Amino acid sequence: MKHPRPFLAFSIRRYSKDVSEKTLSKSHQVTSPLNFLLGRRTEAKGPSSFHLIAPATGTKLRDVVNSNEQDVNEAILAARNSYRSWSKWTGFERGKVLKTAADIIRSKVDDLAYTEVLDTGKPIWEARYDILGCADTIEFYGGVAGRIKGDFMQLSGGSFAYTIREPLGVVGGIGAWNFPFQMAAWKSAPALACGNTMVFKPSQVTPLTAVMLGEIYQQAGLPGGCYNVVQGEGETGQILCSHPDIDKVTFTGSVPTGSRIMAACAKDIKHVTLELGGKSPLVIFSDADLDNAVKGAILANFSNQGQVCSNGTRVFVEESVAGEFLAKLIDRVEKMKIGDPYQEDTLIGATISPQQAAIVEDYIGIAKKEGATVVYGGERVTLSDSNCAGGIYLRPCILVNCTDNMRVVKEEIFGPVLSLLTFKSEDEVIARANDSQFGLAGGVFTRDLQRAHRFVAAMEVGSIYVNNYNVYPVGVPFGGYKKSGIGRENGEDSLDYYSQIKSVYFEGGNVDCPY
Ligand SMILES: NC(=O)C1=CN([C@@H]2O[C@H](COP(=O)(O)OP(=O)(O)OC[C@H]3O[C@@H](n4cnc5c(N)ncnc54)[C@H](O)[C@@H]3O)[C@@H](O)[C@H]2O)C=CC1
Repeated sequence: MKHPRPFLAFSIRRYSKDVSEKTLSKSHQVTSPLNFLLGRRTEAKGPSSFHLIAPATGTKLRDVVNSNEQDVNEAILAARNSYRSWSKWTGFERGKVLKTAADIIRSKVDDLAYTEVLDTGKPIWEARYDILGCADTIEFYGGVAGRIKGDFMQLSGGSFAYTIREPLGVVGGIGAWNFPFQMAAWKSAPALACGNTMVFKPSQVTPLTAVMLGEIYQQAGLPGGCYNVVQGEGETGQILCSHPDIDKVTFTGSVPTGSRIMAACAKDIKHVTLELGGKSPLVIFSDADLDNAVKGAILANFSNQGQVCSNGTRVFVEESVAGEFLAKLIDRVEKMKIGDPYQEDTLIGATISPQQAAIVEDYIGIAKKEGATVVYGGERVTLSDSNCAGGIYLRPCILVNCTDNMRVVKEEIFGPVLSLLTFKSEDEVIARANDSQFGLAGGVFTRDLQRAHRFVAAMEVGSIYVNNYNVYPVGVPFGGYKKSGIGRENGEDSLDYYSQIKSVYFEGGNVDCPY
């Protein structure tokens, strides 16, 4: 992950005190209505609401109203009505809207990244990196839209068949809190490219940027009603995916919620894409470039405060180099600045919520009870900036003396906790790496080409990184094996999950009928 060029850094303190035009536009992102219906912001009817907290400071930003059944119905109706015309646009025309939206995102990267940090507490450069990646994704699907096509088959006797790739209808999207803008973009761009319309529900923890995406689409020429946002907690999500007029649900989040969503979709035989959790292995052989392997292990564990579904949190290191690897790892992690996420040199920002921090700390406690040793970090850090006093800042944690049956090694933690395990042979480590209910990602560091290929073939996962980790270039499909999910995002393959094939048979002669 490269640092993009430096931008103007904003501080949270400035957010509350500065009265510049730029800051006023940012306060608008928080105070304005957060649902998006028929191309404009609207307030949900509620009546219930929840607090929106800025993770960096622990301060309350506002109350957010839960969308009720009527709010969801209105959004789905708007999407259904818009679907009739949007699905008739040519792919090329739809693509032009998406490409324009990508350009607008780039022109607003500062505003979007600032708001994303407010919602998530992630470092500003990382938020900017995410947002620019989303511009690329939307542009990519803008290009793909014009190339969506069917197939042609010549049959005997002058008969022929062809296929038409058609949209599914109205898609319900439900997102998690770790990459809020990315979830809205990764789900809406292929859906819209195929001619579907969408109702998107962001995580209640991070509601701000999905609605900004709605405004950007609107500015880019997307007809009102094609992309709508309903805010709310799990119940709003449940209403959305149980609605009979939703044709497909695309979800990112935890396995238990994914399972509930799949059950809700089963009733009406809805299409479903699930991007769920993981407990991915990263394997480092003794012939690897250890400096690169250390960088890979950090990318695999500590970016976004460790809150990444594809993280390679089971780090298997060949026994003969484990000591050297660990020393290099600690040396590098020690230098990572934990701090105010609005400062450009901060590498570790705030944990998303006290609840998530408690989960992480509980797991560290369980690991110790089960015999693991904390060799580095794991504790809360008090920042010198009193403005961030209400946020929770966790020092990345490195555990050694881990064994495969420990809970910390088997279960997804979703925080900055790296478990170091050692191994002696290739066969042994492949079996252990695959011994998981999850199959989202995996990584290997080795200079041996043949071994790398053997490893790729043997791993039961959706994405494998060879000599790198957690890179998501636009166009490369992403999704899980096993309990990590169903379907693919971020590549051309995701079109299969947002469209359906109609087969057309044309008879070229007389009907051949034995009756
Ligand atoms: N795979 C991934 O990318 C992510 C995994 N997680 C995992 O999930 C755990 C819990 O995080 P949460 O945000 O609470 O995840 P979650 O799975 O509970 O929630 C994700 C989304 O689903 C919605 N939702 C909750 N219940 C629903 C229901 N019955 N029907 C429809 N929608 C529903 C939520 O409002 C949110 O928008 C984390 O500790 C982490 O382990 C969290 C975020 C992302």
